[in-house]
Amino acid sequence: MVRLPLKQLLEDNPKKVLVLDGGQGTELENRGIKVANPVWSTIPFISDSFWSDESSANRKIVKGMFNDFLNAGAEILMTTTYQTSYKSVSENTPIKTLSEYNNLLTRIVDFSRVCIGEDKYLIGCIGPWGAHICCEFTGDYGPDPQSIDFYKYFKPQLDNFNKSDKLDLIGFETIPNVHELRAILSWDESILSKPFYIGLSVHEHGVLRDGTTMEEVAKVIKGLGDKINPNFSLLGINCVSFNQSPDILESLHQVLPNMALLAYPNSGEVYDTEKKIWLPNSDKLNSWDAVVKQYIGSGARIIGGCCRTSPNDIQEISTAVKKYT
Ligand SMILES: C[S+](C)CC[C@H](N)C(=O)O
Ligand SMILES: N[C@@H](CCS)C(=O)O
Ligand SMILES: [Zn+2]
Repeated sequence: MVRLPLKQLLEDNPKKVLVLDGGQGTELENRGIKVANPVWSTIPFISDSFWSDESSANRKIVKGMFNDFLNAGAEILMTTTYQTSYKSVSENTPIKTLSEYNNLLTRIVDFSRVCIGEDKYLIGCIGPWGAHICCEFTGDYGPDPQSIDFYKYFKPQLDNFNKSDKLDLIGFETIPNVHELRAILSWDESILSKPFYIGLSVHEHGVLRDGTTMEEVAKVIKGLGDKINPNFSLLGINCVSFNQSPDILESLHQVLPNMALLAYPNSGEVYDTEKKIWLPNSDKLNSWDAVVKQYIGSGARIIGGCCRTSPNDIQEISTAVKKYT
């Protein structure tokens, strides 16, 4: 193996901060792929030509995106599988059986690994349950969230990623609801056998999108005591408002001072879930330099960008990480 196991790298080098890539779905959109569809950034991988034609336009676009994030300084990158749950794929594409689904996921992971090379870290990205009904920014999981069978929803993607030796880490992203958080944290090593992280979708006022405070989030984690899955490696925030994100991360650090954290905010724009477009925000944005400095002071070990952040943002993050570590 060219890479040290990620957990070992972080533990052996307490000052090391890894630069993550940026918003993949929105970057594919910038490059001409229509991601506003029920499987979001999975869409280029659904057509047979992506796999049969080495010179397919979409193949070049996805490769180009990975290349540009790498050249900007990313050391850890994600598979474009945010909305590739079995439910989303089987209900919205010609891929119907579990075996076809596994074939799709394995091909995407293998392709992503070839794109980034052996020396970089690869995250198997898993979006929240709410992504398939687009409520990751409200956390509204309906009247009876405690009865949602989260394991049934995640199992096919999880089983595939657990088995992949191409992946270093599983990333549950944009988790907006405490019932979902509790469910993920209740799974032991037989269900989640790879190192994993959880990225919380947090409101600009500093609470989980469903209203749960960071103190309550910490209580959920502390309450598990030594029953916690040892693969739980990092907790953090993603796709949260850019300007508010340093204070939100600091509030998480205050309540969980020993937890390795990660942060990758969005550009500060706001997603219109009906029209599936990003609306500008009139706030003047802080600089990446200032934001990264604060993240590092709050215990961040992985820093990158989420929706609407581009290779230019990753370049700025990379420069700031070098400056402050
Ligand atoms: C992170 S959001 C922008 C992904 C897309 C959303 N779940 C949708 O279905 O429109
Ligand atoms: N990682 C996803 C978005 C999460 S909000 C993507 O890049 O499309
Ligand atoms: Zn995002």
